[in-house]
Amino acid sequence: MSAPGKQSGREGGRSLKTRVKTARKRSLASTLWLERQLNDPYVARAKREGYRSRAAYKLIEMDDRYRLFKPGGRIVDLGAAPGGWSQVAAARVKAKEGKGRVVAVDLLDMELVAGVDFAVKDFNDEDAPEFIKAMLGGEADGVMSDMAANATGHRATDHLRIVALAELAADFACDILAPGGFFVAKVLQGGTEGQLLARLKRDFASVRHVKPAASRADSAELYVLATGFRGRLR
Ligand SMILES: C[S@@+](CC[C@H](N)C(=O)[O-])C[C@H]1O[C@@H](n2cnc3c(N)ncnc32)[C@H](O)[C@@H]1O
Repeated sequence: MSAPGKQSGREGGRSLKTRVKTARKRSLASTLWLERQLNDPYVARAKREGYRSRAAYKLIEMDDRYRLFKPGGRIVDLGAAPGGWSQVAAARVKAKEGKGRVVAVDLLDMELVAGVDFAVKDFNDEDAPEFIKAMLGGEADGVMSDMAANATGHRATDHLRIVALAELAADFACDILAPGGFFVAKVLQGGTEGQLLARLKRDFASVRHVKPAASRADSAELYVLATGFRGRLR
């Protein structure tokens, strides 16, 4: 036991040396993150063009290539904060007559995006699918999931968590999409998506993986894009 007033050097079972090492690692990680943000052309472009996130350019690229959004379309955005994808979807479905609809949910609150109905909701909640269905009030033409749980740094765990969210989103998509609709979800490179892919191949006419230019080359992130939903009654 240490003398009164003197630091024991141990807290929560970790030595002072370990704590200092962890704090240094964290501070280095945040310095590197900041440096990367400052040097990132997509961050600068998002700021210039009024997008909430650099992620907006991933969706813009996918839509420019695969024509996902139709004027008047009804879109669900899962894991929407801070709102870049919602901005893109709203602008594109409402482009002609202003008739489209975008509903968005996230664990975190976000500033409202013009033309988007947003609610704070954990998609893992049992009532989330019914809650979102009630928000939209009918079938959707597209379900997008950019959901990502906070990274643990443990590759296998992060992978399982992200695929679990994508699987949940795919179940929801197959329940709410109108025939011909699309589904896009973030996944990570490196396996264990087998079941998800098999399921999507059964329910959609076309399934592909997409790595948009705005998705960082050193990140394992990529998107699974399924188009041409075959419908529920088969
Ligand atoms: C990469 S960000 C999305 C960025 C967004 N697409 C954009 O363009 O601004 C991932 C989001 O997923 C959300 N998320 C993670 N797990 C979730 C869950 N279970 N339910 C709802 N949102 C979730 C996080 O809170 C986070 O805001």
